[in-house]
Parts: sequence; structure tokens; C-alpha cells
Amino acid sequence: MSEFKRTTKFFYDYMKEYRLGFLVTTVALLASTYFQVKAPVFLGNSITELAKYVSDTEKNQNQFWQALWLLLIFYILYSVGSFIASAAVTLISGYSTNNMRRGLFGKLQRLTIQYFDSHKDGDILSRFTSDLDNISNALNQSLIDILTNVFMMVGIIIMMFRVNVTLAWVTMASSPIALILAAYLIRQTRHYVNLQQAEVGNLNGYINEQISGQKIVITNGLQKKSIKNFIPINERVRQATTRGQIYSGMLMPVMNGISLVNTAIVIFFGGWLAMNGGMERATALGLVVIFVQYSQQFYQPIINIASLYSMFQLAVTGAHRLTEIFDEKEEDTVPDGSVMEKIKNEIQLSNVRFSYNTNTEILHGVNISVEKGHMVALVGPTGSGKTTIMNLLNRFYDVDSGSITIDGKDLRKFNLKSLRDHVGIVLQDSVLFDGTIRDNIVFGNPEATDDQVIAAAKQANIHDFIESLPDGYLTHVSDENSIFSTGQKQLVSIARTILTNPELLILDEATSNVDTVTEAKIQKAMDNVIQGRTSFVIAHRLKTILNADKIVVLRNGNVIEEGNHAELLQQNGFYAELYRSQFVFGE
Ligand SMILES: Nc1ncnc2c1ncn2[C@@H]1O[C@H](COP(=O)(O)OP(=O)(O)OP(=O)(O)O)[C@@H](O)[C@H]1O
Repeated sequence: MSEFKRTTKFFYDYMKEYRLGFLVTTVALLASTYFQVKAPVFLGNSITELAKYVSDTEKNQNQFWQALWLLLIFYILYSVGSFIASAAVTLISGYSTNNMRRGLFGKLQRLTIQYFDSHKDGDILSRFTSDLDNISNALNQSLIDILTNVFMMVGIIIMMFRVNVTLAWVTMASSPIALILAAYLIRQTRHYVNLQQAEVGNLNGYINEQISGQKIVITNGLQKKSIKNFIPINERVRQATTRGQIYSGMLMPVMNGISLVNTAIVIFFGGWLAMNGGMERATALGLVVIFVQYSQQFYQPIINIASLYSMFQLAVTGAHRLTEIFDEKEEDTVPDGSVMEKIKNEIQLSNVRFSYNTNTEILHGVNISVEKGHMVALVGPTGSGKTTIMNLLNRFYDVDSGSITIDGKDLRKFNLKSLRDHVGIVLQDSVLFDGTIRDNIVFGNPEATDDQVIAAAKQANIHDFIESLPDGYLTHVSDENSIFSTGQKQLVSIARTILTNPELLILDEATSNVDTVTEAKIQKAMDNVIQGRTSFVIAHRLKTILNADKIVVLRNGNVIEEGNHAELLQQNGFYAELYRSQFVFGE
């Protein structure tokens, strides 16, 4: 689908439920436009009647007062119509952007992990903030103005031809030049507005990355480098914004200039008609007044539409950027897939090949089998593919070839929710959500009772710490402002996983900022949570996996050794070397 069609469809989909609101807006706008374009006729009439009265050709003031009253009434009705239209549009805009935000957030929940892995957080965030704001502003401000101005232009053209055909043509004569110029300026504006949004997305992405990596920036003294990298990105935003604004800023002066010249031409011809057109002077004078008004009013819509264009364009770009997200592939939830039951025999990775990007294979035919209730530990140097295997087990990604099976059944055949219900993951960097500690523990099992929560926290070795806090389980935490260390956060995450009682457990051991006491607690908590479950553990400290039923050693995406601790030591290969080096340096 073309960009135009997709954007139109996007707006149509979100606006269609407000048909009634649009009808009210259109009727109110049509009425107010009628009152506005008709008013100059009464203005002209009142001048004609006044001129007649002053020049003594007519001794009756009634006609003058009648024209003046009609003028007043029409102006009031015009204001009422405009108000109704604007109120309706404000409501439509509020509700529809609210729906867009909801739709977008819902879509985010259905996207694949690949999407999040390949897009910057800041860029995703800017679609929620600046793109949606642009759409909301345009709906609130430019939609009604564009409609009003289009109606007004059509209304003025009709009125001008009804009042005087010659002067109507004179008034409109310069409009082709104005339109060509406006089209050129608008095209340039659009180009730079698109660029501006893309650059703002980049800027947000960079800032977001720097904020989350601030500690690394500070500890490595990278502040200057960080600023140095920031400057060109910021400069590109400035360039695109300035260029866009120069073109959009030129619209008003250019159009105003043409409008003023046009008014002078209209006065010239009007004057000529008054002097040579064989018309009564007072009537001719009124005609000139009417057409001076029309001439100004006729250009006003062109000026207004042109000046609103950049705002409108921002909204179109915003809509386009939102449709990009809406068009993204969603996770295949396998709605008709089988429901996963308890694991009976084993989990098997057979000849698994996988690549994140088509040209770099990460896993080159990995074979691992784990019996029910056993613990397999994945060890290997950084980048060897341990986390990747974890990503495949939970179907964050799917294998390129080969298969992962549970009791002989391919992982992809299970209903995704049922699979994830049975898979518990403890990540290295555990995240706490805004809420109480209890909220954070019952996350995966909201129905859990207090006793169950406490039992899980005890097994995870974090109960005593929680109890030592003044508000205990009701202590408020958030990820940024946490009272927990990285290791303690992982303990909370372990408690959370225990409550979900998973069949298959995937545990990525926390490595950073863990003191020896917490390390011992994690070790104990891991032993507790692993008990009786089939589990994959990514171990960074080998002493935590000495009891593993099987240790799989990965290197560059290949399994190079396999066996239990004693067997691997006996092989005296890579594992033995790794173990000895950790024993010497790590203890
Ligand atoms: N989302 C991704 N997109 C592209 N490549 C990725 C992605 N995630 C990981 N990789 C690459 O895949 C390879 C294996 O990474 P993986 O995270 O599985 O290693 P690991 O053994 O878990 O390392 P570590 O011990 O450092 O966590 C690395 O070369 C990494 O650069």
C-alpha cells in the first residue's frame, strides 16, 4: 500500500466512529461560512445606504439600519457556528488521539522481541510523544481551519460571481501564481518536516541510550565524547528544523504580498468601474467595499491553509510513523496450538541453527538434550550464544533450522501463552515495576495469597530483607528508585518465578554488583527454585553449577564439550581450563 493510502486508512480507521461529530462540525462550519461570506454584502449595502443618505438622494435611514442589523446578526451567527464546530473537533481530537495511544500501546505488547532489539527505545518513545502530539495538535487546530478555509474559499467565489462577474475574475486572476508558489513552498516544507521527525527520533534514541548508560559514561570519563557525539545529531535536528521553518515561514509573507497587490488591483478596477462603468456612484462605492473585503477574504484561506500546512504535514508524518509500528509483525501466538502440559520426558535442541541477521549465523547446529527435572548449565565465553539459546527456548526468536522439542513436540506447535505459562525466566538484569514489593512478586500469579508470597520470598532468600523494611511487603519500589541491589532484585525476580511454578526454568545468573553475601543467597535461592524442575542455567561463576546434571560448554555458537563437572574436568579441555582460571582468579 502506498504511503498516502496507508496514512489515509490510518486516519479513517481512527475517525470513523466519530462520523456524527464530523457531521455536526461540517454543518456548523458550512453555516458559519455562509454567515461570514454573506456579511460583506450587508456591509456594502450599509455603506451604499449611508452614501445615499449623506448625498441626500435618499432621506430614509431604515434601509441603512436594516443592513447594519443584518450584518450584526450574521456576525453573531458566524461566531456561534464556529464555536460549535471547534468544540466538536476538540472532542473528536481528544478521544481519537486517546484511542491511537491505546492502540499503539496494545500493539507494542504484541510485537516481537526482535522489534525491541532492533529499535531504539527513544525512537519508540518519540512515536508516543512527539508524533502523537503532532497529530493531536493538527486535529485540534488545523483540521477545523482547513475545513473552514476550504468552505470559505468556495463560498467567496460563489458570492463574488453573484455580485459582479468582472470584479470576481479580477480578484481571482492572480490565484494561479499564488497556488504554484504555495505548492513549491509546501513541497519543500514537507521534505524538511519529514527529515526533522526522523532526526528528532535519532536524537531521542541517543539521549535515551546516554541516560541509561550514564554510569558507564561517568566511570569511564566519557562525558566529553558523549557531548561530542551529541553535537552533530543535535545539529542535524537544527538544520532540518530551520530549513523546514524557513520554507514554511516564507509562505505567509509571499501570500500576504500577493494578496495586497491583488487588493490594489481590485481597488483600481473597482474605481475604474465606479468612474466609467455607468453605475450609480453610491452602488459603485459599495461594490468596491465588497470586493476589497472579498479580495482580502479570498486570499486569507489560501494563506491560512498554506501556513497550517507544516502542522498538517507533521501530523501526516506522525501518522506514517505510527502506521510503521502498526504494520510490524506481531508475535505468532499459535492460537490453535496445543496446550502445554507437564514435561514428561525431555527437552531437546536438535541441530539448531540461528541468526539474528541473515548474514551472520550465531548458532551452528547446536544439540542439547535435558531430561525432565534435570539442570543443564550453559557456560562459555561472552558472545558464545548462551543468551541466544535462552531466547530460543522462550520463543523470543525462532530457530532458522533444526528444532527445539518438548517431549518430541516442536516448541512452535504449542499455544504461545500456554508455553510461556510453563516457562519461568529469571533475567540477569531483573526489572522492578512501579508498585509495592508484593505487587512485584505476585506479578505472574496475581491470585497468590500472602502466605504463598511469603513462602516464595523465603525460598528466594529475600524474606528477611523485605521484613526488615519499615513497610515490609508493602514498601513502594520502582526500577529507577530501588532500595534493592542488583542481586537482591534478582532474588525478588526468583520469588516471582517461584510463584508461577514453572515447568521449565531459564535462569541467567546475575553477575554485576553482587557482593559475596548476596552471591551466597542467590546460590541458595537458585538451588531452591531449581529443585525438581527442568532448568537451563546460564552460569557466570562456575562454582554455582558444580552440581548441574549436565554442563554444556559453548564457544562461537558450537557445543564443544558436554558432561558433568567431574567428567569435564577429567577431559581436561576448555572447561577444565576455564574452571582452573576462575578458581585461581575468581575465588
Ligand atoms: N539482538 C541481537 N541482534 C543481533 N545480534 C545479536 C543480538 N543478540 C546477540 N547478538 C549476537 O549474538 C552472539 C551471541 O550472543 P549471546 O548474547 O547469545 O552471547 P552470550 O554467550 O549470552 O554472551 P554473554 O555471556 O556476554 O551474555 C553475539 O555475537 C552477539 O553479538
